[in-house]
Amino acid sequence: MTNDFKNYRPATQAVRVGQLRGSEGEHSEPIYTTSSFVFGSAAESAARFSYQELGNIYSRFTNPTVRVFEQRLAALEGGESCVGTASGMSAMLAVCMAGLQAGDHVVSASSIFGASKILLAGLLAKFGVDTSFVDMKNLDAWRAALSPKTRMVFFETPTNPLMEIGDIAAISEIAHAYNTDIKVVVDNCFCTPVLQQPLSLGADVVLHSATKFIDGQGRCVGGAVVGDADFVGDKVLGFMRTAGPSMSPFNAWTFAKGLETLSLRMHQACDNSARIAEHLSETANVKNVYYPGLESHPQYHLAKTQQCKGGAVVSFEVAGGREAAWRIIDQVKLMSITANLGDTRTTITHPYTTTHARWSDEEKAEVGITEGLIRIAVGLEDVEDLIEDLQL
Ligand SMILES: N[C@@H](CCOC(=O)CCC(=O)O)C(=O)O
Repeated sequence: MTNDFKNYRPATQAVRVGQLRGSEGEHSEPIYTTSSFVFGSAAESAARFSYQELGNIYSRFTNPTVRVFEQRLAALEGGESCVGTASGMSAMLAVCMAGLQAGDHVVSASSIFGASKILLAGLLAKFGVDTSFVDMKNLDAWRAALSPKTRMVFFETPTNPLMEIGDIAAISEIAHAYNTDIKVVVDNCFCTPVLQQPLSLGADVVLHSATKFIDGQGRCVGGAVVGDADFVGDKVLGFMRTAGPSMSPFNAWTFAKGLETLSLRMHQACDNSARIAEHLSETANVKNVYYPGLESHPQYHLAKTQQCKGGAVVSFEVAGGREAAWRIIDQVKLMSITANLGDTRTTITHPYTTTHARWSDEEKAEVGITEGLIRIAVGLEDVEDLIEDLQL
């Protein structure tokens, strides 16, 4: 059976690309839990290790089950190559280690996920990579921050948790007009390829935390990098071969199966989210609702041009600060109080003291992460039950 599903539509690719069939004729993909692979001779072994002959070598960087997931996600994102990683943060680390060296400069957005900002401003800074953080909505700020040393532009859209939108086409054009060597890297975790495909809008590299919507049931931690064969298939894979923050075959199998139902789950979770966002925007003591599918979102029209629905995360700010926010969180009976998203089960969290706890008060104030902010990552329960669960 052919393994090339290039000419099929996304729904078909999601369930078919990369499918493996072993000697037992199994219908579901097998899980290859093996550390290494056996060669027929020393010469064959040498040819594999030097890449003169393609094939499995060692599961730190070549594993058939991981490859199923990588090929399937690459097809959905429209990329040539994909590399699976141990977590979303290690996907970001792999891209930075593959694409940057001491003396290089990165431009990013001040409103990105807490750990992503710490990776750039803390970890990479220790190794001589400098990052400028700009207001993601301000295209002139992106333009002004670029320098001859800039080698990477990094952002997520929508942002976690304030749902700001980065204009993927415009930011990519600004970066590439300045210097075609700059890699534009977009974290597509919140939208997934079902809602948005950054590579088709001009980005060079897409990142994922597969832990989120791709798994879809909160079981495994993993990540992925998608892009071209030269950067992702060679440089990022080269980093994985050496340093090895690798995806396990079991997790890869879970994510590959998750991709099969991703579209159905995303659409339902987006519809539930839109209903919850509308409800929140009609509630008296809710000060702000952050959801790009609402017409009141300041970037509603931009969001509509690059993502096909509003997404499955809704954040809102209540009057009364931390005390009021914690009261609402502590009263839920159905939602799970946990800092994860993209699960079939709706989760609720207080970003100020969880996902962004490691930021200073000033950093949080700069982007608008207040003590009254609550984030809901909407799942697949009946949306009326979810609305009743919120004692506002
Ligand atoms: N991206 C996820 C993961 C939550 O993980 C954390 O909150 C870790 C916080 C840290 O790095 O200190 C989410 O936003 O829920």
